[in-house]
Amino acid sequence: MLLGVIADDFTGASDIANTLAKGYGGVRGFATTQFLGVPRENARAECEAGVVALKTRSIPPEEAIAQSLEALAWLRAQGCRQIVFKYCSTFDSTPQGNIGPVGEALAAALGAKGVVVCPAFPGAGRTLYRGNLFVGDVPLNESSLRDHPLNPMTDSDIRRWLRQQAKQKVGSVNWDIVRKSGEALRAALHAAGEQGETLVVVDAISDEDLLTIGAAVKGAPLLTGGSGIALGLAANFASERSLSSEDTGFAGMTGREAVLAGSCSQATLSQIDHHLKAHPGMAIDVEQVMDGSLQVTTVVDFVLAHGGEAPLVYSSNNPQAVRKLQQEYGRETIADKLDGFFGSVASSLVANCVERLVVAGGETSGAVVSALDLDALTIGPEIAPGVPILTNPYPLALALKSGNFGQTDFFERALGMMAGREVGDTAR
Ligand SMILES: Nc1ncnc2c1ncn2[C@@H]1O[C@H](COP(=O)(O)OP(=O)(O)O)[C@@H](O)[C@H]1O
Ligand SMILES: O=C(O)[C@@H](O)C(=O)COP(=O)(O)O
Repeated sequence: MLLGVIADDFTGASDIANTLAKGYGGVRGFATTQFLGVPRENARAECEAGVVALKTRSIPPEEAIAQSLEALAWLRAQGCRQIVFKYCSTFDSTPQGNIGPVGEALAAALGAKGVVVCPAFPGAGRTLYRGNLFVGDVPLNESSLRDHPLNPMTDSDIRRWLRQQAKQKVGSVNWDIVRKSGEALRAALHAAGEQGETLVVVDAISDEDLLTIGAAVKGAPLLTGGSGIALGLAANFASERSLSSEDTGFAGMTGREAVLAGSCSQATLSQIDHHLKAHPGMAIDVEQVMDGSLQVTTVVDFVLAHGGEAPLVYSSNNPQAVRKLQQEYGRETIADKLDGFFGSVASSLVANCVERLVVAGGETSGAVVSALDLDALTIGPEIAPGVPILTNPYPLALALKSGNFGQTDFFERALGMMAGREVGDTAR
């Protein structure tokens, strides 16, 4: 293994695994495997890039650090020479963490300084200019992320947000330098490190900028960012790679299907509205999950009764409804309970021969995949930017959709592609 990635959630892990496997601009992608949690010590997979998916985005910083260091130790033991810490392209975190604390802990373990921090993913509309993160045409704090159920993003200035989380000095490199060259950026990162800046926010507004960052970090022990940060890395290892990433041999699975959505993000809400126009759906009554009156079997029976019709089960709701429930029960209590519920539903569905499972939401996906107790996933065809088909020899095909990713018809499209059907262009 040449490159190791530590991802702070499961959808984010499949997002960067997709970028690594895909390659860019004629450069062949890495043979990539996504591991679910830190693999057992003796586990080995033949791959060039290994992505360890953790569920550390919304847990206490000390726990996130401990798990990330464990992943780091495993990846280094596999021979990885460069480590990427992957977090959300919308920098999902709170003033306490976990991007700063984990980034600094990894940097300390690797003796790294002047480490790139760049959530930009221009292909999905996330750009970073003068330290400010934009989502499409608006600053982060004016986007729907300001209402995120777990980590409302109320400041678009990533430097300021990260300084609240970090113990050491946070630097920044503006686009004026990035646009010059990889050499100029490399020198700026070196200078930042010399000044005692561990984490350095680097602007990027286009894929070209991400390639420049890729060139600048050649040989660096650590970099951090969204999946865009991986765009320029394949070229750095080109001469050392011999495995093929191209043909994953995915032929499609035609067994039972289901869609589970716990994401309350704007894109997911539109996808749900769209899907319900032509497919059966069951809205989860959160109050009933909280008081234990909704049984997992009720949900499973609903899905099985609608086999072949792309049934959707969702707890997703608008920000006002979510706020009201959170005030009543507490943000974490409700998330834990719902995530656990979705996990149990997923286990039971797979036990009942569901072979194609689409999950919307990072935390929700983490809960589902953990409940399924899988070790590793192979990266298959891309359904939408940042969302590949993932397969496991169960047989099981999964699509773990980040809350804000995917076309309006994503659920139907994903199930179709997972069945091996052609569904046309995968652009957003
Ligand atoms: N109706 C609801 N009320 C409150 N919280 C909810 C509701 N539905 C889902 N949640 C919780 O909101 C969180 C959504 O996060 P996540 O699954 O990561 O989605 P996203 O990818 O959109 O961020 C989860 O922890 C989920 O359990
Ligand atoms: O970088 C991204 O935007 C995604 O890969 C991601 O991490 C999204 O997280 P969720 O919206 O919580 O799924």
